[in-house]
Amino acid sequence: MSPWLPILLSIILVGLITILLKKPASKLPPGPRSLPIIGNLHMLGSLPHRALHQLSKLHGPIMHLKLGLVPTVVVSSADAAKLFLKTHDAVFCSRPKTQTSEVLSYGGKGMAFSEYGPHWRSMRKLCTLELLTNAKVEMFGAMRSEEVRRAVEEMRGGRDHDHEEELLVDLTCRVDKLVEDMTVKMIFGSGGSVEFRRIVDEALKMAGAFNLNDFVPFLKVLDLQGLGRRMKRVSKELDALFNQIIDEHMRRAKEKQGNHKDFIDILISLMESDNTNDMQLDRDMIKALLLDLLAAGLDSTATTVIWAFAELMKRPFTMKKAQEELKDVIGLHRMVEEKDLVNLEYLNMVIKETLRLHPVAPLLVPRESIQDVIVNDYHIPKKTRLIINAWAIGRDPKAWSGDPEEFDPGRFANSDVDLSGRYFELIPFGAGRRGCPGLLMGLRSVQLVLGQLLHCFDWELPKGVSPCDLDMGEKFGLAVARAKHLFIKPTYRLKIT
Ligand code: HEM
Repeated sequence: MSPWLPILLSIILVGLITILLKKPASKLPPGPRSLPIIGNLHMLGSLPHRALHQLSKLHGPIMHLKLGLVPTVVVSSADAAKLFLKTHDAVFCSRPKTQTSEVLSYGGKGMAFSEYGPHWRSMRKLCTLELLTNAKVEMFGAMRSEEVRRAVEEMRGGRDHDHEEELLVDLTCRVDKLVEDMTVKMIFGSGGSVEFRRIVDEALKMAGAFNLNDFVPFLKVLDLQGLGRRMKRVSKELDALFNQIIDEHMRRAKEKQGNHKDFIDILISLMESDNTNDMQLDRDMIKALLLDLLAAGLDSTATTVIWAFAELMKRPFTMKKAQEELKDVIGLHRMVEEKDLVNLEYLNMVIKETLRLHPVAPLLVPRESIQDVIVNDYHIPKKTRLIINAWAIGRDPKAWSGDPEEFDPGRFANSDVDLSGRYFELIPFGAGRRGCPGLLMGLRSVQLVLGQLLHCFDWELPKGVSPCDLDMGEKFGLAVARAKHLFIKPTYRLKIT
């Protein structure tokens, strides 16, 4: 090894630490009125939505931070979110180029991580017109119901943990597995193998990790966290896996086997028919889109169900109210069917309240401005990153009456506020051009899984654990989930065998 290497590395490291810990610069960028920089990367901590919420209490709803070398605006109120996601949505509609989009997403060939432009527009159109439509949500209804029915049966029989002779289930694991089965069947037509799950899990973990290379690009060559190398390895494994699955689908289509169409069948027929709006869909685009759909659909749905359960376990009275509604609307002689879901008003309020306090993507997905713009008299240059703190907005006392920290589904009674992205005080699915195109699909799964589990079982905490002891700690990732698994005791309550 050259004797200069350690010296060179030390110089680079010292430089990096100086950049990251440097007091925020007081010099302002040019413009009519520039936003002063009030923070930098090291202020984010392990739960950035909480740290940024605290900062916004000191510095207001529109803040300017320098994250590594990236100028970033952080928005923490409903009114400010409306300015950025509605008034100036056309400017803040791109995504920053990251190592995830380059390596895992085939150089930005997918949708969720790709920059704004004709490619993203065509992919988005394809998704909303061919895959995530109302008709497709209905089409997969029977499969979803079957999967949930199977999970209920398994929970009646099996137990995951003996706690002082009580038989508890690990609800976090069970719901993760159920949602994974539902999502994977919708996209790939059949359940994934253990190997499939391992590779996809690792890819999603990396997509959700904090990656220094994205904030201090000149450090990419050193890859101090090793994420770049791991990403390249996983992307190879993922690519081989997706190729194998696509080949299998093409072979079956040629032999005209199977009449059930999953997302891959639909995408392959679009690729072969040469009839995909204004672009030619190719194999890499399909593979990148598959990863987008897995990344966006898997953890978000399961995590929302588990947060709802945890809140209900903390509030037995609210849990009872939700179960009473299920009993009144459906009765105890049958399971929940998808057609019941519109009639379950209180259940839907529980879901809104869960997503208000626990938006699974608390900072949404980062955006980037495509040109200079003036917002609220502030000059915001092109390529500024935009973070919307939906978590902070959901607990803003100016937007929510009573105690905004309190879980109270009743606050939505007689209220028009919905999850569509039109009401900026409640934006867990984002809003505007980049708002979530899977809202209907995601919401339908959350309603069905949560409704069915509440309907089929009574639930108790382990002996000796009182509702107020329940740990609500979070862990940061692609979706912000409960840090600890939820172990609870189910007792079947339906009067059918
Ligand atoms: C409870 C469930 C879900 C939640 C809370 C959720 C939330 C979100 C959020 C916050 C964004 C970013 C929005 C923005 O930048 O304004 C997003 C984007 C996206 N979501 Fe979802 N999502 C859910 C389920 C799904 C499902 C089931 C799918 C598809 C299978 C999906 C597909 C997508 C895609 C493709 C994007 C990227 C859109 C783009 O960049 O143009 N989501 N989602």
